[in-house]
Amino acid sequence: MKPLDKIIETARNAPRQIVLAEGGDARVVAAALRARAEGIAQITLIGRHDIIAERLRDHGGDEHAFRIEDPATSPLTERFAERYHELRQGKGVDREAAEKAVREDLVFAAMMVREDEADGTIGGAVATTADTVRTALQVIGRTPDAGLVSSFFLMMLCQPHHAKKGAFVFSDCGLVVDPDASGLADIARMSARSYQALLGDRAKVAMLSFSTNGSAAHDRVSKVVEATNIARASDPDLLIDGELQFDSAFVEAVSSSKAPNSALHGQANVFVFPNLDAANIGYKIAQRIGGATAIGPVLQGLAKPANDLSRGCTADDVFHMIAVTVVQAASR
Ligand SMILES: CC(C)(COP(=O)(O)OP(=O)(O)OC[C@H]1O[C@@H](n2cnc3c(N)ncnc32)[C@H](O)[C@@H]1OP(=O)(O)O)[C@@H](O)C(=O)NCCC(=O)NCCS
Ligand SMILES: CC(=O)OP(=O)(O)O
Repeated sequence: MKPLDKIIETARNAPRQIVLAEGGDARVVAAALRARAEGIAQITLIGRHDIIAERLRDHGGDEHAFRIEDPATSPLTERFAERYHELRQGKGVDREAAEKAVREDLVFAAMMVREDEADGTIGGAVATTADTVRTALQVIGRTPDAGLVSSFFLMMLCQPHHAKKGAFVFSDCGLVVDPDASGLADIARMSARSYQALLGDRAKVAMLSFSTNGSAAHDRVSKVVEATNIARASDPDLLIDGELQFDSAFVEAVSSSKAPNSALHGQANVFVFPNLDAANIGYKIAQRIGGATAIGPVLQGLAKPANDLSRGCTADDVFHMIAVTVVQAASR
C-alpha cells in the first residue's frame, strides 16, 4: 500500500474530531465533504453559517452533516473568552481583548482543541503561516519534551518519473527561521519521531548543507556538524548523519563516492535543512517542478495537534492534512 493510502487507512480506522478554521473556503469545504464521505473524521467548520451553507450546497453537500460554529454567535464564545483571558493575562491580554481574540476563526478553532471540543485543528488555506502558527503556539502551546515547536512537510514521490518512490520528511519548511545548532538538533530529533509515528518505519536523518563530509569550510557548515553531534548525543539510537549535500543523502551512487562512510548510504528519508530559506524554497521546488505531493506544514512539538497549510493548497491537500491530523491525534 502507498504511504499516503496507509495514512488515510489509519485515519479511517480511528476517526477523530477535526476543526477546520476556514470553513468558508471552497477547498476546505470540498475536503470536509470528502473526509466525511471516506469516514476519516468528524468535521467542525468555523465561520459564518450562511457562507458555509452556501459553499456546501455549491459542492452538493448538506449543512446538517457538519457541526458549524460561528465565533460571533456560538454559545462557546463566552467560555472561550474566559479561558483565553486566564491563559494570556500574564502577557497583558485583558478581558476585552480576550473576547475580541476568540471571535477570530483561527483562535476559536484552536480554543476548541484546547478545551477538548475537538482533537485537532487545521488553518492556513487563507491565513498566513505566521498567523496560523502564532495562534497554535499561544493557545495550544509546546509539549514539555520538545525544546522547540517546528514543522515539516511529508513529501510523497509517487509519479512515474520518480526514480525513487516513497514518503520523505522535509523540515523545517514553515516555522523556525534561523535555528542555531541546538535548535536544528531539536528539529532533527522531532522530525525523526514524526516520521516514525506517521509512517511506521525507522527514520534515517540527513542534516543538509552545501558541503559533504568537510568538502567546504564555513560557519554555516560547522553549525550543521554541531547540530548533528548534539542530536546524536541526545539520542544515541538516532540514525543520523551530516553534514551532507542533498545528492549525498538521496542518491546511493553519489553517497558511495562523496560520503563512503555515511551510515545512511544515500537512503535518507528525513531531510533537515539548515534554515527556513533553504527548506521552504526546497520543498516548493520539489513540489512544483519535481511533482512531489507535499503535505504540510505539519507542526511538531505542540501539546495537541494543530496544523497549517500553504495558501496555494488544493482541496486534496486539505483532505490529506485532515488524515495526517487524525493520525497525530490518534497516536497520542
Ligand atoms: C511562527 C512565528 C510567527 C513565531 O513568531 P514570534 O514572533 O516568536 O511570535 P510570538 O512572539 O507571538 O510567539 C508566540 C509564542 O510562542 C513562542 N514561540 C515562538 N516560536 C517558538 C517555537 N519555535 N517553539 C516554541 N515556542 C515558540 C514565543 O516565545 C511566544 O511565547 P509567549 O506568547 O508565551 O511569549 C515566527 O517564527 C515566524 O514568522 N516564522 C515564519 C513563518 C513563515 O512565514 N513561514 C514561511 C511560510 S510557511
Ligand atoms: C508553507 C508555506 O510556504 O505557506 P504559504 O505558501 O501559505 O506561504
